[in-house]
Amino acid sequence: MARRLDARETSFPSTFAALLSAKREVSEDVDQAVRAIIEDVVVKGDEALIDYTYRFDGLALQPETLRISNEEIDAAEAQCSKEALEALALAKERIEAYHRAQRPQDSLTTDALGVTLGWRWTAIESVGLYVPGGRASYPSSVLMNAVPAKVAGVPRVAMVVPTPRGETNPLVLAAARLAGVDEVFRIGGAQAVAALAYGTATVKPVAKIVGPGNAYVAAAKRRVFGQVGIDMIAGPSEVLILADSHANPDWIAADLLAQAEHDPAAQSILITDSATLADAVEQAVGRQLQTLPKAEIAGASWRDYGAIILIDKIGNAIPLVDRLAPEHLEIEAENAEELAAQVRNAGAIFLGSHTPEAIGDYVGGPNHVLPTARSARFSSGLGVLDFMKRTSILKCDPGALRALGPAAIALGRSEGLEGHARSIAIRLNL
Ligand SMILES: NC(=O)c1ccc[n+]([C@@H]2O[C@H](COP(=O)([O-])OP(=O)(O)OC[C@H]3O[C@@H](n4cnc5c(N)ncnc54)[C@H](O)[C@@H]3O)[C@@H](O)[C@H]2O)c1
Ligand SMILES: N[C@H](CO)Cc1c[nH]c[nH+]1
Ligand SMILES: [Zn+2]
Repeated sequence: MARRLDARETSFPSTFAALLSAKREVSEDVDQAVRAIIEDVVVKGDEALIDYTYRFDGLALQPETLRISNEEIDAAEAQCSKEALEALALAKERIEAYHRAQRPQDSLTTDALGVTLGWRWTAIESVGLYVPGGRASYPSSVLMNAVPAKVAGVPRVAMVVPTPRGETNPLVLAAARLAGVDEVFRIGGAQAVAALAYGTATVKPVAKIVGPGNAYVAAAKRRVFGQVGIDMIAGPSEVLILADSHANPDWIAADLLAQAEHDPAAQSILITDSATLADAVEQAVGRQLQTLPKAEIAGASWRDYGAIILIDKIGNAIPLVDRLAPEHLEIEAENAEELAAQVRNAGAIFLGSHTPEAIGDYVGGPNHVLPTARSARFSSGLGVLDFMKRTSILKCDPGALRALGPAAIALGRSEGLEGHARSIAIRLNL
């Protein structure tokens, strides 16, 4: 059973603080293990990839079989049902349309002094996509990572996906093909992240690594940052549902469990001003768990990290939402839009009772790779800009240099950088 909190009780600040700091990602041990794995991949290359893939995924590989061949992808596609391929195509079309609208504009203008200035966007030259494959396989995450990369114009997209005991969901490979992924490798965990960052004989290094994964993947991404860029540390999934007495408790329970089934460390929270709804949701979760195939995972997540918070007025929930900064925020209340407009911190917002978060996971259009663990306070979900970089442009005509030079010379000298000052002064005969 999830914990119950009541915002009207005097103990609430401390129980809420405990909820905020609930430790869902581990740990020193994981970080130490990851450090050793990365070092091994740097030193031994493909040999380390083969060893770790055998140890963690139970799969014996050779250097030639690290990469999944085009023929294997053809065969995988042929195994997929027509219905699944059509659903994938619909998802791709909608994700692509949404992300196309995010493409940024270049800018170049000349100001009154004669300074031409602006910026230019270019795609990153090569990107590695981490697609999780341990507990579940995620064809949808292939699209969510690869489509914005291709919309941005990334020329080389390499994907890694662990294939426990050699089993790959054929739809993962079909999604890679549909989204235009250029290379696919059957490796996962920290070893795959290390290979993408440092390169091996078979896996050429990339400039940036994106995509969600478990604690090993997250720790590896933290460690290789600097050698390569990373998008974010997307950890175990989260949902926060804000609901008033009009909400349907069975639907709310289903949405809480939809996130809980991702991971025992996922977090599902309901905030409501209705004690009746709170009780009904709690009972509905219990009932639905009895028939959910992933009840073991979802039940552990709900028990250890789930919560129902009772407040006096739905409008008073906003400061709590902002402090929790959830990955997903569902608002199922009469004035959903009004409440949403007041929220500062959330990775994605789902409005109204007919927008279950799972629609956004698959076919809505927005990206489902979103900031977790309260990082929505300072970051956003994956998008086209994550696959691009901005270069600034500046050009002074002689008059502009005459107008701006003396101030720059003064600032250079005030910083003790005479060389800077002279590089300007020499052009102005000063
Ligand atoms: N935020 C998002 O958008 C999003 C999307 C999909 C999935 N997810 C999250 O991604 C995570 C996926 O995790 P997963 O485990 O299913 O798949 P994964 O691919 O992230 O991890 C599997 C790999 O972990 C490594 N590993 C496992 N045990 C290890 C050990 N003891 N030592 C060293 N390495 C070890 C292995 O290399 C294995 O291949 C879940 O937490 C899920 O919630 C998030
Ligand atoms: N809800 C996950 C992000 O937290 C994404 C996902 C993929 N497949 C199903 N769900
Ligand atoms: Zn999901």
